[in-house]
Amino acid sequence: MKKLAIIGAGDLGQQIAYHAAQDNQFEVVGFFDDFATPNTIINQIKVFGKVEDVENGFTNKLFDEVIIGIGYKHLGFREKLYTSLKAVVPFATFIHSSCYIDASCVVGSGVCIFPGVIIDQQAIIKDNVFINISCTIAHDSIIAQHTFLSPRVAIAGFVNIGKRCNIGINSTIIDNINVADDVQIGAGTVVINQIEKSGLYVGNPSRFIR
Ligand SMILES: CC(=O)SCCNC(=O)CCNC(=O)[C@H](O)C(C)(C)COP(=O)(O)OP(=O)(O)OC[C@H]1O[C@@H](n2cnc3c(N)ncnc32)[C@H](O)[C@@H]1OP(=O)(O)O
Repeated sequence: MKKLAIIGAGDLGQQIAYHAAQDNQFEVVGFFDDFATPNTIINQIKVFGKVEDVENGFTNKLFDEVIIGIGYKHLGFREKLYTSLKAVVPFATFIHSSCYIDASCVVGSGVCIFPGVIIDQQAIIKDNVFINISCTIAHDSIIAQHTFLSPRVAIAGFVNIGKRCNIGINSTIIDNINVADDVQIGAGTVVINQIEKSGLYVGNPSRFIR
């Protein structure tokens, strides 16, 4: 079994650790976190060090693959970590065994897909995307790099979601919609029109608020 290290020892990192181990896909061996004290133990998992220690940790064979547990509040940092580390450490792809991902889908590296997600034919999930529990992504849709989907997001067919988007819980995006980069969508929002500029959108139908 591969040894997994997680960058970020907060709530999201701990959830990833739980699911990756409980699903018997990885031995979760350690966290890297700038705000945790090195060598302390969090939920029985050691804090190996800070983000700057990831490359040395790999060289010293502390882990086989890494994944990022930095969530929707810091998507720019999530991107920065991924782009700076991808050439020097191998990234894991974690898809919980309860998911249905059609065999025709393409799922990138560093992607984390939590329990109960359904992704239909020809969908593309690009690198470093995080997909929370119970999301549904219909056929031919594309989720671009570093984007975060909250629980139970429903995405119809032929949808393109941009980079570093934060899609709120239980939101719905109808078919043939393009969502720009750096868009935040509030909980329960219903997107029925193209979203061409970055910013925060809420409501049914969705409206730009800032
Ligand atoms: C596992 C996990 O937990 S993952 C995380 C899941 N969490 C989420 O998905 C949370 C999503 N967050 C939201 O929906 C938040 O309400 C946000 C981010 C959209 C807005 O939060 P804030 O920046 O605090 O905005 P604020 O509360 O001041 O609202 C601004 C306006 O938008 C409205 N608004 C805010 N959220 C929503 C919403 N989801 N739907 C409709 N209207 C909304 C407010 O009523 C307010 O309207 P007004 O100006 O007419 O009074």
